[in-house]
Amino acid sequence: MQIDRPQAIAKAPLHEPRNPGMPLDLDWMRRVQANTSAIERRAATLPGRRSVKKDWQAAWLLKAISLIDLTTLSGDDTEGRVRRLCAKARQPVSREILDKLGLPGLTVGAVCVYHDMVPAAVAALRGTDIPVAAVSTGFPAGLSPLHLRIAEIGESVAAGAREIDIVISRRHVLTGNWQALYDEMREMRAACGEAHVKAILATGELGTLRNVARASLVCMMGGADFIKTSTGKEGVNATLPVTLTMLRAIRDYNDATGIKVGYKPAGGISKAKDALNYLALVKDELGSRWLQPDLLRFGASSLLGDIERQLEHHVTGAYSASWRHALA
Ligand SMILES: O=C[C@H](O)COP(=O)(O)O
Repeated sequence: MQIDRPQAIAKAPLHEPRNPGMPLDLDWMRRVQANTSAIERRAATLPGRRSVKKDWQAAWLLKAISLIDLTTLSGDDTEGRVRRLCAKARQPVSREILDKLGLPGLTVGAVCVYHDMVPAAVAALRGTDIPVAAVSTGFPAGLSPLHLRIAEIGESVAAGAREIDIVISRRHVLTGNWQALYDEMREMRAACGEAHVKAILATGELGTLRNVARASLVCMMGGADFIKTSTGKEGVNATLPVTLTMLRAIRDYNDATGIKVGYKPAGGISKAKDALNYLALVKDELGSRWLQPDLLRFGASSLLGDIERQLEHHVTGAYSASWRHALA
């Protein structure tokens, strides 16, 4: 699988209808299986291949930047750190590199922070169209009382978050309580109002790929605008087998309902090469339409730094030290 020239990097926002959700269809959910060995075999073939033609590599890396939810989710986050991150989000690569690559401007997909940091991020991004995404439901474990998680969503939206990354209750999946998972998803979606909701499955804690596929489907039935792999805090975060499983769930949902749900791999994606593998897989499984920021994001705190290094190498022929890109 090889992908050549990417579509335009910066495009006018696309307007797919949001996923309204649908009644919980337990028969459909129970029919969902995942052939783990076939999925793992297919995923294992990806990293060895050159997924992008060399001539187009820089263009694909710029495309990847436009899809990053530039993230800081640390206990020691400060408003100063968030302001620096937002400055990076406004100008993720140097003017010099953009000029050499002939690109007028480029921003990331969103800035993703804890609820407390939403006002600082909103203020720092004023005048841009970069949305602030908040992780708002007792992130990362999601084990605070449901009414508090719902209230947290409301407060994040009121503070200016245009996207809300919720965490699902893993125990509902592990105990097969699909109705509870669906009800929770619907309630969170309603609390988001106009803000788009990304459902974090925490796939590394769901036990099996079949659970991942079923949880993906139930969250989409519950109205998730995006399904997202991980918080970045689980022992195992985004992987290619999990990605294949979730992309196929998105495809099945689209085939059955006509609705396009977005995908966000997150956690541990820190190398440019990884991003290219994910882009190739998404294009292969879902097609080019899913390579736009309204349907694909990378949740990442350190990916941008490596992409910058690769781009610098592309235009100067030399690698800079990684500390030069420490923030991203
Ligand atoms: O949602 C985003 C993740 O928390 C980022 O994880 P990372 O720090 O491993 O890139």
